[in-house]
Amino acid sequence: PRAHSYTKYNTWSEIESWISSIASSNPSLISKQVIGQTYEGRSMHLLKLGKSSGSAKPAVFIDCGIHAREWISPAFCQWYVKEALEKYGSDSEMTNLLNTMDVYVLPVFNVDGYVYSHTTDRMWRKTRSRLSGTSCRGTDPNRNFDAGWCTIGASSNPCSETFCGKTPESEIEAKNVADFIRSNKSTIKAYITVHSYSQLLLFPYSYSYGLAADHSELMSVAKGASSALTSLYGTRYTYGPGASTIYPAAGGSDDWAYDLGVKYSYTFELRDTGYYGFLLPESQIKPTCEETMLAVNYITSYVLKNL
Ligand SMILES: NCCCCC[C@@H](C[SeH])C(=O)O
Ligand SMILES: [Zn+2]
Ligand SMILES: [Zn+2]
Ligand SMILES: [Zn+2]
Repeated sequence: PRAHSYTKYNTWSEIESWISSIASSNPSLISKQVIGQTYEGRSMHLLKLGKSSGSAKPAVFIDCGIHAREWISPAFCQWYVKEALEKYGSDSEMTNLLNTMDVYVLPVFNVDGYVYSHTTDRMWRKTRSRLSGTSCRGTDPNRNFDAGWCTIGASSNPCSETFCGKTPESEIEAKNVADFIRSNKSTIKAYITVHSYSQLLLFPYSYSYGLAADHSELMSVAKGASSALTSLYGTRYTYGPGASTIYPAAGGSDDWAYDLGVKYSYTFELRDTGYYGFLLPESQIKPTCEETMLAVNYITSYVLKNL
C-alpha cells in the first residue's frame, strides 16, 4: 500500500494511520481525540498540539477539509502539524506558542466527502448525507452553521452545491465541531478554517455586508498575515470581510465562531486563482503550505501577544 507523504494528497486511510503514528510520536507535545463520527460512521480525529500542562491553556482551532474536493486544505493541516513538531524547541515563535497555547487541528472535517472525492467524484463538495424526498446527496457544511442560516448565498434546494441543510447543524460533522467549540469557547481565542481556491484571507461577516465589531483589528491582522505569505514566493492574496471580498454566504463556520465570541476568526482560500483550481498539482503542495505557514504563524503570534 502507498505510504503517507506530506507532499502527496493522501487517502483517508493514509491520513488516519498518520494521525495515529504522529499522535504517539511525541506524547508531551501532541495527542488525539475523536470528537464524533461522520454520517457514514468514520471517526473525526482531532489533534491537540501544545506542551501538556495541568491547567487549561488558551487555544487556537484549525480545521481543514470542510469541502471534499479542496485537497490542498487537508494537505495544509498535515503540513502544519509536521512543522509545529519540527520547529518546537528550535523556532522561538512556535516554541512560545506551544508552551503557552494549545492548537487544535482537525485534519479532515468532511471525511465522507473526502473519501468520495478520492473514489468516485473528484469534484464533490458537500457531505454525503441522504436527504428525504430526493436522490440528491449532501449538505454544504459551510452553509450549515447557525449564523444567519440560509438567508443569503445559500440554497434550500437539496440538489444545490450550497444546500444549507434541513436545519442548522443538521450535518453531524458540523454539529460535532460546533459542540466541541461551544464546550471549549472559554479557551478558544482563534478559529482558522482552510479552503481552496482563490488566494483569499477572509473574516466575518459573510452573512451580512455589515462590518464586524472588530473589523479594523481583523483587517489589520489579515493585512499582516497576507503580506507575510506574499514575502516567500510573491503569491498575492486579497483580504477582507467575506461578503464583499468573495460573495455573501450565510451559515459559515467562521461567522458562527465569531458570533460565539471567538474574535480572531478567519477563512483561507489557498492556491490557485483558477488555472488548476481544485486540481492543484502535488508539486505545489510544498510551496503552498510553506507560504501559508507564514500567514497562520502571523495570526497565531498576534493572538499570543494579545492574550
Ligand atoms: N463563511 C464564508 C466564507 C467565505 C466563503 C468561503 C468559501 C470556501 Se469554498 C465557501 O464556503 O463558499
Ligand atoms: Zn471550500
Ligand atoms: Zn473555495
Ligand atoms: Zn517549513
